[in-house]
Parts: sequence; structure tokens; C-alpha cells
Amino acid sequence: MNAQNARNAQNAQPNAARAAEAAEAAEAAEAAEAAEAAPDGASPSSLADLESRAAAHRARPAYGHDALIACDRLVRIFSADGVEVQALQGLDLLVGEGELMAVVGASGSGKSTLLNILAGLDVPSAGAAKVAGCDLLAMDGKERLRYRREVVGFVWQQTARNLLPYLTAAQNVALPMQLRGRGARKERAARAGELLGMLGLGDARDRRPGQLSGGQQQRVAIAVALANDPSVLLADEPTGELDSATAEQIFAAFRTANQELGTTMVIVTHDQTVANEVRRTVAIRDGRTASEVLRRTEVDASGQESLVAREYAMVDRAGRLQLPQNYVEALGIRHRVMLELEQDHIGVWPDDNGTADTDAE
Ligand SMILES: Nc1ncnc2c1ncn2[C@@H]1O[C@H](COP(=O)(O)OP(=O)(O)OP(=O)(O)O)[C@@H](O)[C@H]1O
Repeated sequence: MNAQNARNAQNAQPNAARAAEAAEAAEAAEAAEAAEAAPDGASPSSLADLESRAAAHRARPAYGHDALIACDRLVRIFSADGVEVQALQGLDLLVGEGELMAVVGASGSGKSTLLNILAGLDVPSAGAAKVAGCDLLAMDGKERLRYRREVVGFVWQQTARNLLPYLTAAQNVALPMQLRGRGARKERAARAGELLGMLGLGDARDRRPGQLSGGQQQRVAIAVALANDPSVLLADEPTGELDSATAEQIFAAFRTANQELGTTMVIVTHDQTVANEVRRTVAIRDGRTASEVLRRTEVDASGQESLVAREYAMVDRAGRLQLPQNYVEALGIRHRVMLELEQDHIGVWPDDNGTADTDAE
């Protein structure tokens, strides 16, 4: 554990009890509400009625039961110099097996915090997080090490951080397999060659990082991260140090690996062009998933294919909806809105009545 992670783990402890209490209180309130509200709005009639509803509740599949990554009301509180920062404030996120998706968001929105938790480098203060069946809040030190070696692969922004400068590209890729005690030397070399070949680096296998371009180094880093066949590949701004043409090549490499190997990939990026390259982009705002863009190919009557993108706002499990900031600003929404349920949509209007009292706050 490096100094940063040790600090993170320490910071997690004093807040953990408080955050867990808050989560428990929220759950208790939810349970009480569920018990109070009968389906027809009447009070529960009998114990048998309550029991049958509790049994139905228990029989419901758990949130995210079929997702490879499931973050449920994830909270991460940091304390620095007596000041508390809530980096994640009840973040929900589900990622299906085999997905290639991007996470975007303004600086400080919580992207790296989320990625560090998914990578097993940091521990959430409260909530739940599962990746490929591993409970990220319950792992001990040994399980955490195994998780980082076998379940996830990581590509960092700094090209130099991903590779050892004195090893060739092929040796860098073989190293994680060696550390895991996987296969004989020849088999490791063969797999390293295959991965490098798949990513268009067949000719570069015997070169050291200093003899490769930044883009080639990042592609070797992808091969290193894939060496042990992880269930999930995580990348934090993998194109941050590269020009846009090279960034496109890196994304092509992620796509190839995703298609050929079926590895699930979560990529944090600032680069909107890069984010447009994937089918699903999730935006984080203030430590929560705020909106999502889904892209799909449509074929028109003449057989012409086009990519159609649609933006969705997220509704969390308690029914909370974050309005996009530009909508809030455009209509001058301050403290409350009026809602109207229509047959197939909900109307949202700015409060034009009594804004004076709330404005005066
Ligand atoms: N170890 C830490 N100690 C204290 N505060 C932290 C720590 N790590 C992150 N934070 C704070 O948590 C919030 C979220 O930070 P995070 O690094 O996750 O954001 P980000 O979206 O990745 O930003 P960027 O795009 O600038 O990297 C920020 O306010 C940050 O200052």
C-alpha cells in the first residue's frame, strides 16, 4: 500500500461508522415507509399481510444481481485538515459483463475516487460495491491483493507509470503472469506476443518503453493490464497525455481488446471525442451518476447506417432525479418545481409562485 492509499484507508475509518449509521438510518426509514404503505394506500391489515409482503421483498433479486459491476449508494468521505469532503455521495452504477463504457465529469466530481475503489486501491465509507462477485467492502488484505492481481487490470494516465523502463514490451507484458506464477516462461512469452500482436505492436515486442512513442507505450500498457485475463479493465485518463489522433488509436485498441477478449472496460476520460467512441457514457456530478448517453446504430429505409445518441437523466433508487445544470439555469429553477403526471410523461415547471420568500433565504 503506498502512502496515498494508506492515507485513504486511514481517512476511511473515522467516517466509516458515521456513514454506515446514515446508510442504516436511510434503510430503516425505507423499510418503515414500505411497511406503512399498503398497495392500495391503506394501512397494513394483518400480520399475515405484512409477512407475505416481507417474503415477496426478500424474494426480489438483489440490486445489480446480473451486473458484473454493481455500486449501490456508494459513499466516500475524505477528511483532510479537519475538513470533510464527500467525494461520492450515494453513487449507483451498474455495468454489464462485456460492456465498454466511459465515465466523464468535471474535475473533482469523483471519477478517480470511483475508479480507485473499483481497482481495490481504496475502500468506500458506506454503501455496497461488487465486482465479478467480489465484495469490495469485505475483502481482507490478502483477498485485496488477489483481487488486484487477478480480477482487475489497470491503465494509468502517465505512460511511465504503466511500464518498467528497463524491460522490453514483451517482458513488461509477461511480468504480471510471472508474478501470478502463471505458465512456463515459453507460454508467457507466447501470450505476451499474442496480446501485442492483437494491439498492432507485433514489431515492437523487443523494444523498451524509451524506444516507443507515447501511443505505443499506452497500447503496451493495455496488453500488460490484460495479461492475466482480468474480468474488468479500468483506465484513468489513458489518453490524457496524447494528441487526439493518437487518442483515437488507443480507443481503437480498447475496442479491439473488448471485442476479441470480451473484457469489461470502464474508462475515465475528460476527452469528449473519446467518450463519443463508446456506446455508453455515464456522467458523474457531485459524487453521483447524473446522466447517461447511449449510442446505437440505426438503419434507415434506404439501408443507410447512422449512429444515434440519446441522453438520459438518472433516477436513483429512491426516485431522486438530478436536473441537468443548463436546464436549471435556463429556467431559473431555484428551490422547488411543480410536477404534473401526464399519461406518458411528467411535466416539470419552475415555481412561479412565492419565489420571494425562498429567494430571501
Ligand atoms: N485523498 C483525498 N483526501 C482528501 N480529499 C480528496 C482525496 N481524494 C480526492 N479528494 C477530493 O474528493 C473530490 C473528488 O476527487 P476526485 O479525484 O475523485 O475527482 P475527479 O473527478 O477524478 O477529478 P479530476 O478530473 O480533476 O481528476 C475532490 O473534491 C477531491 O479534492
